[in-house]
Amino acid sequence: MDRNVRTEVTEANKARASDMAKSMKVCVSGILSLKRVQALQFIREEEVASLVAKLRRLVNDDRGARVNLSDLFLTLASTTLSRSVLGLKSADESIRVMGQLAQQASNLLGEVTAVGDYIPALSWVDHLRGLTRETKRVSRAVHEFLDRVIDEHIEKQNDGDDDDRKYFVDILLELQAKKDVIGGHELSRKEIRAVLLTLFIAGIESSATTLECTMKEIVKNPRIMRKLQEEIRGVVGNKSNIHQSDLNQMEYLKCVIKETLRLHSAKLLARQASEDVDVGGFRIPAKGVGLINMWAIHRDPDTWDRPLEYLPERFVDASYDYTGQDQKYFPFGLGRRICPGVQFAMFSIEYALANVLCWFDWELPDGMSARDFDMSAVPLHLVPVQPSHGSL
Ligand code: HEM
Repeated sequence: MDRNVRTEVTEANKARASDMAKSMKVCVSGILSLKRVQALQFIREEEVASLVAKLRRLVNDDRGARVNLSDLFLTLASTTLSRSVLGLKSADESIRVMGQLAQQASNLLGEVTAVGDYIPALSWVDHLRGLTRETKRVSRAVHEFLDRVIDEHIEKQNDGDDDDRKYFVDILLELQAKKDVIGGHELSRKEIRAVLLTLFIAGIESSATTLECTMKEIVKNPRIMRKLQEEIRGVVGNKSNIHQSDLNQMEYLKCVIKETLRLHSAKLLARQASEDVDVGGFRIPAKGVGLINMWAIHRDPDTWDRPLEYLPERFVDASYDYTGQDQKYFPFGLGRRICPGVQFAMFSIEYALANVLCWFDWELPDGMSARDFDMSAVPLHLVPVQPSHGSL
């Protein structure tokens, strides 16, 4: 495969290995700080409200119709992130374009069979497969798109636009304008693009998958679904909206999400040794890559009772959290490379699930029983139903 082309497209990916790893800290301390994430709650509220309104229309107009929840969750995650990161407008066609580009870039980065990456002499194989052309096309489209949005934000700032809402791109541009030194150098346009693209690639699918897997697990386990809905509806009471602060009282919801992330988070984490190291008696030479098998650790029978069963109760009164301090449970990774989007992800996921489960009951289509439901079925189709207590 043409290495120059690959470099262009995998800008975000490559950046991880160099100075960008330091620049990523910007995300942690600045862009994705608790304060910033809370300030963008209005976006999560508007997007979830629009999803709930769509489902209400469907329940009223076409009772018993099923919905493709996988699609709805992907759109929710993509729209929420596009608005938070780039300040795009809800109804804007560009949200759909950015969502698609992020998906395509993500697929290409995950393309493990790019032969030329392993055996450069065989790069022609990738050409034949059309991978190079596709990579080049997506790369150009992503760059052009992000450049256009970045330029619009610079113009807005120069015009003294009175929109005091700051999106992630504005914060990066402010850092660049202040000539703040990040990771030993000033933030370049290329790095800004890379950070923005990384947020999309890292944030959309992971959040949508967590929502989808939670719904699958609880539709398969009606006892858990009932218990969860009782908790959520008990907290919300007669109110017509769920406030973010209500989530603090939804302890079982937090356990349910933790259990989903135990069973359905990334399988492997990669780490490159900066120098020769000894790990448990194995020597890893400098630049050697070690893989942490999170999948196995999260299912280790020495740690987890009935490890293959979905049992949110195991997290009640347990001290497991998302800080990566416990080597038995770390769905957001650990150490210096830990996911900087934890708070953004948790606010979004908790808020979306609380709403979807408060305002609707959920049934399997075609009278299917929970026992017959196949967890591997994609996409996830479910039927939203007006709850018997009439919350609609
Ligand atoms: C449930 C949702 C999510 C899960 C389970 C998740 C999990 C992870 C994991 C396991 C890593 C690798 C950590 C390591 O190597 O130690 C990671 C990295 C990352 N995540 Fe998340 N994440 C989620 C949502 C998000 C969101 C919403 C954002 C952005 C708003 C985000 C941004 C990032 C970034 C920027 C990185 C670093 C990428 C890199 O350095 O290569 N994540 N995430």
